[in-house]
Amino acid sequence: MSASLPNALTARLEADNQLPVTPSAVEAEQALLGAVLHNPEALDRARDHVRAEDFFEPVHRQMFEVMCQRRDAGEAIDWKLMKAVLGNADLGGVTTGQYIARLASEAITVVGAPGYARMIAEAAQMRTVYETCQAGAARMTCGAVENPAAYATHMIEQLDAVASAALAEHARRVTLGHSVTSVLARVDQVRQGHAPRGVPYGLPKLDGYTLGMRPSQFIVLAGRPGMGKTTVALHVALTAARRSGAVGFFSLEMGADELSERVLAATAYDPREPELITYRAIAEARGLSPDAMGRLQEAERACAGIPLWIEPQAGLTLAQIAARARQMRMRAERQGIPLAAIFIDHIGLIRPSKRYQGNRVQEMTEISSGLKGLAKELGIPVVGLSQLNREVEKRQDKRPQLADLRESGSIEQDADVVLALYRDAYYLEHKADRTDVEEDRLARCLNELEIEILKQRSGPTSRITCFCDVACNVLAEAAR
Ligand SMILES: Nc1ncnc2c1ncn2[C@@H]1O[C@H](COP(=O)(O)OP(=O)(O)OP(=O)(O)O)[C@@H](O)[C@H]1O
Repeated sequence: MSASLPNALTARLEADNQLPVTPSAVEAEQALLGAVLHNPEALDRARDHVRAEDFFEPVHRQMFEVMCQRRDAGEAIDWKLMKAVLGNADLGGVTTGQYIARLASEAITVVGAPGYARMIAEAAQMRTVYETCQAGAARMTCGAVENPAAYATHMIEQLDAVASAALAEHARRVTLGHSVTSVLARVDQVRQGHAPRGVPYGLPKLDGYTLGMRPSQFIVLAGRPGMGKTTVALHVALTAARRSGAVGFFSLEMGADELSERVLAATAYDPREPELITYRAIAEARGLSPDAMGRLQEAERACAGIPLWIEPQAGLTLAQIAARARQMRMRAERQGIPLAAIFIDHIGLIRPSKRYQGNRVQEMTEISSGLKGLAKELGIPVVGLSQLNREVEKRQDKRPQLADLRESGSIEQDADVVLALYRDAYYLEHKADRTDVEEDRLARCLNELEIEILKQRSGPTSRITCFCDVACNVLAEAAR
């Protein structure tokens, strides 16, 4: 096929044989375009694998764009029409019209189209890696980089686009036949009693209502400050890391030490022991008896192998979270375990892009739809904590409602599951001059936390009451 190249392209290919080459797949580009001119069905087979911007040659890119437009409009694609649309410029010894005619005459069959498309896309990815590294090396050697960490982050984001393209393979289109077969295979496994349903929350009733946290779900844990969002999230994250695989916990508010104090307190918790070990006591490192220290050391050993990976960094953008989640997935795969879920505490602290600067609702919409996209891309549940605003406090009944999320962009629409947290004790504790009746109520509900399923795309809404010791970060399903 290279014999039919216009002079300019041939010259470059020849030169490329001697010089360091910018990665490209020019011959695959020609072969694919020729195949489409021969039979437009080749385009349908190729489009899952390649985009116009992946083409190296500008004229090829332009041809592919025009072909896609014509196909989408239900119009014919043949070399005469293409020539009419693209004009008849001189490409260096050959006109566009002549070039298109040659491509058409040397066409491959449609069967080879996906293979050529993949070669073109792969070459484009190679170029991204090559150009990113080249630009990085150039900027480093001329001293144009002031902040190496910020520049490294920028490079990671660019390279991540390549990594994520490979990861997103599984998110491609599937046939209905394939999909229903895999659903039934899963049903069969469940019936035989050894099926992993979703990733468990570690609360049997909630797991029953929801079937656990299912792949590709965007799950929102919503509540007012102090209601127990972090407590619940850590309980669920720990359960998932113990039973289902690696878990990424993006803590945009608390440091790793603070989270670890909570995990230690929860792991060392034993209701039979007279001494409660609160995470506050661990933080203060005072008043811990030798026995408590022994329990904490035991908890340390129990935590040692749990793949709960904490990212304690404030001000992360959605792109950074996505890039790190993809890295976590690769790291997990290298260790032979799946990435079971990621958690973000909390989504209101994700640094928005500049696109909707100042428009909070639009910013939050971009973030929530991005999180849903990430869940789908990685094929895992993504759990986002959401802090509800003060409107809740104005009501007599302060239990959150779905409408409380409406201020926050499209979280309500994007979420597959919304779990709202409520502790009556929180409000009673903060009430001055409690009546005797209220004192009684407080004593009864001191360790109660309600989790209400406000939304579930494929299941019922419901409310469960849990046992919760917020001071020890402990959560369990209530006996009754
Ligand atoms: N030692 C303690 N004694 C009593 N209450 C405690 C103790 N330590 C923490 N708490 C309470 O536990 C709650 C903290 O729970 P958690 O951090 O899980 O809530 P949250 O919803 O994530 O809060 P925020 O949104 O403010 O981060 C707060 O109400 C806090 O007052």
